[in-house]
Amino acid sequence: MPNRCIKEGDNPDLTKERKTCTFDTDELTANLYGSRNNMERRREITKKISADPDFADPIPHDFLSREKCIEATAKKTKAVVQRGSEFCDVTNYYEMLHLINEAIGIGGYPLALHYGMFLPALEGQAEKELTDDIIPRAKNLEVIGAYAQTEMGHGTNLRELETTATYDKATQEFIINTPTRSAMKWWPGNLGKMSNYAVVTCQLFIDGRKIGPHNFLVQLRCEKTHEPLPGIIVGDIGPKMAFDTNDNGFLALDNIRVPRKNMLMKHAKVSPDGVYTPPMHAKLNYGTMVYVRAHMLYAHGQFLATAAIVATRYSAVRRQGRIEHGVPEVQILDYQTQQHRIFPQIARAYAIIFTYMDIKDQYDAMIKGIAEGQTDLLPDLHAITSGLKSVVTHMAGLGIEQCRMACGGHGYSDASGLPKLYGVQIGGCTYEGENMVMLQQTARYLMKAVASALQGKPLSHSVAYFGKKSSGKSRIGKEGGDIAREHEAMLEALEHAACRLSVEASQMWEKRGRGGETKERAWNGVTVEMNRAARVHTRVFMARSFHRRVTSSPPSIRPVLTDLLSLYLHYECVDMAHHLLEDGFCSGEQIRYLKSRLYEDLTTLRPNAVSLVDSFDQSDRELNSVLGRRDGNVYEALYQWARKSELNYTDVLPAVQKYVMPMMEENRSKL
Ligand SMILES: CCCCCCCC/C=C\CCC/C=C/C(=O)SCCNC(=O)CCNC(=O)[C@H](O)C(C)(C)COP(=O)(O)OP(=O)(O)OC[C@H]1O[C@@H](n2cnc3c(N)ncnc32)[C@H](O)[C@@H]1OP(=O)(O)O
Ligand SMILES: Cc1cc2nc3c(=O)[nH]c(=O)nc-3n(C[C@H](O)[C@H](O)[C@H](O)COP(=O)(O)OP(=O)(O)OC[C@H]3O[C@@H](n4cnc5c(N)ncnc54)[C@H](O)[C@@H]3O)c2cc1C
Repeated sequence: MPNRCIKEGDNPDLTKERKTCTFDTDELTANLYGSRNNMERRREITKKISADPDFADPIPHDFLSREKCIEATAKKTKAVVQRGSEFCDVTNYYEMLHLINEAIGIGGYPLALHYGMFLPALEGQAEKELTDDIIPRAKNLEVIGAYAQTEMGHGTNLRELETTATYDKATQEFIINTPTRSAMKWWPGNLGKMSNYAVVTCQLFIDGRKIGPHNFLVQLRCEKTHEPLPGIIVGDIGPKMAFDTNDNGFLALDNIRVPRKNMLMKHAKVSPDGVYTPPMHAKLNYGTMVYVRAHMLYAHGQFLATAAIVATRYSAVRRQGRIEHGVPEVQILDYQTQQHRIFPQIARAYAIIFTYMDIKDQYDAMIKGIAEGQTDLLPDLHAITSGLKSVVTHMAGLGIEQCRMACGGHGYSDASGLPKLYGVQIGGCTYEGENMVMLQQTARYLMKAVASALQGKPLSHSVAYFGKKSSGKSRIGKEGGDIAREHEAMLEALEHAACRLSVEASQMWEKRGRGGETKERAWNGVTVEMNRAARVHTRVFMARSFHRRVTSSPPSIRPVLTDLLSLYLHYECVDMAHHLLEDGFCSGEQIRYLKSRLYEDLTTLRPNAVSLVDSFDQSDRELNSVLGRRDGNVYEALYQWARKSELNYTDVLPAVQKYVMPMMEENRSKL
């Protein structure tokens, strides 16, 4: 079967792997990106960008200072903006995303938050009077914006943000102010140096009454000189774990006046005479966060895919040690531990991307509903995107780190691309709502679902399975080798565990309440259990999404996807075995059965491993990894990469000349 990656001159071990492929890699790629046309369009973009001198990096960013990296990124950003339509349909979200990944990379760029949050916030939350003015200019990139919500003292607990917006009826303006040091906006991407506007989240005050957090458009810098406007202090927060090319910023506002229309008033409103009208749903103002959390799934699925590609290809190329005496050294991909480390990451990357597709459909349906005045889909989507954002970012982070370690010493080098990838990706556990906190949002929803299920009330989409009657004992290992029924038995077992954990957490919560604790204090006493239930529920949702996509996939790729799904489900069940065992739903024997099936899956997938990662269709530019390159010619490339280190510009470094040589000389003369 064809793997389209085979080319002359490639590493022979990689070619050998590609020849054992049992499916058409292009079919799988097309399925992953929605259609053959989408796949071809991605490849055209890659080809054009790779050949374009505006996007060439004579010196890899690994060897540049942060300032130089930002300069190089800004230059490429300008080229993307001015010449974007030469490469793709600039109105197509996925084509633009791919263009940016190819042309600029993942470490941040001057317009990341402009497109990622500033524009979505204005489009989703601002009223026509404001959007008519600012959106055309923002889309035309006459202005650049950031989303400034988090403060030095508060990020999670939005209710206690300190920045104030006080309505002045006399002038029909809001006065925006940073009252304390901890009220400074701190962290917002692109706020420090690039943006001249921001959507700023402030506590709204009318007639001395605190109404709560609302968003306001504020101009930060002069449109001509880009200097901060009077009363505005703005800058970069300094180096951080990754996102080197993003100017995450700080901001202090000294009683800045903005017109009334600058409040984002699509949902909540303040009339000219200062009358406040709340939104039709209390949390519609938080809509931008739901949007980003939903879309983060795609980015994080792709991040994990990158790591899986690097680790799998490198493990096919790397030979080290022997499994049996008297035979040549083996490809490290033949070690069972290596497969057990890497293959679940491949499966999880597919599962995350497929889950994203489901969520995207639900998000679009919700937006359509809101436009027609219905908010009934919001609570379910908020609850499941909160859980998914937490589970996926954590899962991807652990997976990337596994892949990095699976590459041995070279995985620790920036040449592998994996340390930087991890740095960028792991930020997702924190931004857009810290994971422990977001899981609690899911858990709150589960508690309501438990109550509804007990009362026989209708259950919404993500928790519908709470209404199923459990069979009491798992069918795992008792389906006579019927794969479809085995998959269903595993899904049923996971659903049983999620439901049980939710019910038990609810009982623990209630018990503490009966013991005299307030609801809130009692909640804090059971949050570990609450978050556990939320995690398992979310993993059930992912498993169901993956299962749905696989069972409805074209017949040509269904067998390999079914193998991958088997691995995914076996791995998930073994990983969560304690939950399945705890109430006796599964027996120890059933868990042993799951483990043995998992080891069989590793062997089954082995011949298709390289082809499965090839099907993610990430180019060498996107991978940005010497170890993961498509042609597998790793060792020569590793040497050429190291030669570019600035430490190698001279044979004797000034630091050596100045300190180390005299020290050695002194020591010698002491003898
Ligand atoms: C375009 C795609 C981009 C892809 C990205 C890829 C990579 C890009 C790289 C980098 C970009 C980084 C960008 C980062 C940006 C940011 O980080 S912006 C700042 C984000 N900040 C947060 O997320 C803050 C987290 N805090 C909160 O969300 C809230 O404070 C809270 C924790 C939810 C608590 O809020 P609150 O106290 O007000 O509410 P509760 O009492 O807990 O709940 C009341 C009810 O409201 C419901 N609720 C809460 N939030 C929402 C929501 N967003 N939507 C709908 N409903 C919501 C909650 O469930 C309660 O419901 P109930 O009363 O029925 O139980
Ligand atoms: C790379 C990056 C980019 C960012 N970009 C932006 C941006 O563009 N715009 C923006 O406005 N912000 C941005 N942020 C900020 C980000 O949204 C916040 O850092 C995040 O929401 C977490 O809030 P915090 O920092 O206040 O953490 P804290 O809430 O202080 O969390 C610290 C610890 O306390 C725990 N904790 C807090 N509350 C609870 C609770 N209720 N229950 C249990 N545990 C709790 C947390 O779980 C965590 O372990 C960015 C952050 C990063 C890292």
